[in-house]
Amino acid sequence: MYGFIVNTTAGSGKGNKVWKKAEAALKKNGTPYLVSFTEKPQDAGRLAKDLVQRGVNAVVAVGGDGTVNETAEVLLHKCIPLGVIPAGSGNDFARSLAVSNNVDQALSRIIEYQPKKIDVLSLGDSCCLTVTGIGFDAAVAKAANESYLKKWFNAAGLGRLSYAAGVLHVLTSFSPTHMTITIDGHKRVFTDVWLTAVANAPNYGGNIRICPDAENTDGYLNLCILHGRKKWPLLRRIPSICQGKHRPNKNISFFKGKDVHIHADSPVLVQSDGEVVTETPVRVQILPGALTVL
Ligand SMILES: Nc1ncnc2c1ncn2[C@@H]1O[C@H](COP(=O)(O)OP(=O)(O)OP(=O)(O)O)[C@@H](O)[C@H]1O
Repeated sequence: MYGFIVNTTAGSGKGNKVWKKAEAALKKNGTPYLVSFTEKPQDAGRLAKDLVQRGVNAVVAVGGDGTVNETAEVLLHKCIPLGVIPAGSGNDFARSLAVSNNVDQALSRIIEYQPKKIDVLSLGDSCCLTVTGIGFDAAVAKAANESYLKKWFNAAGLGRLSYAAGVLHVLTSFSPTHMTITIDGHKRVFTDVWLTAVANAPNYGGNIRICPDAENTDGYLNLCILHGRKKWPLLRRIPSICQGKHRPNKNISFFKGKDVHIHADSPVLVQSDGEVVTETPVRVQILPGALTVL
């Protein structure tokens, strides 16, 4: 028996359309399933716990990265796998697993049932499957998620543009800060940090490949730190950063590790899987093989 958690509001209503297609396919195939619908933020975790107690073989999130994140948290260190049918605006976790955006194909992958273990980032109280971002990107996530434009972009099938609009909005007001970043006990100080990305997967924000070498099965977290007093050297690298073609230089630093502490001179927003979760100081650790996925 499969348990589905559906966020009908994901992707500004795409969740509902995607679920209708998936449900029709489940009925056609005679696949047994239970379904629960989220009604508000944080519902997915509660519903996932309930489905686990009812003995499902897998919990499938139908939604975007926020819904997937809340569902995954309940399944950490359990052998019940997480499945995903992408229905959000970014869908970066699904992309990192190469899950198809085609509902039938995504569902076939779940029914084929080939579980594998992946790493997860732990922030203590919460987890992250893709990228935890500290600084500029968290401010963008906040602006994009709060923007009335997200609804319009999603309705037009241009979900990624809500992040682009957020970038333009935040660029006018954001100030970089000094950060002390301690990776596996080695302390480094960076001045004028725009963004520190701690990644378990290469992509976020609708396929921006911030840490192109990140893998969710290697037991390591990857860092990319964008720093420098002037905006322009970083701004002109945005196209190469989006494609994951950026290389280390005086404004871009890459590291790899297992345990990172980030402290900023003044509190800086932190986002995980596209939702703002906390402020600095923050500690991020890799949990190797903590989640089973389909
Ligand atoms: N019924 C609901 N009404 C309002 N918000 C909800 C509801 N169900 C879930 N949520 C919240 O909506 C937020 C966004 O959901 P989700 O991330 O799945 O979609 P998205 O933002 O469109 O996609 P993506 O994160 O991939 O861009 C989540 O934080 C979730 O907690």
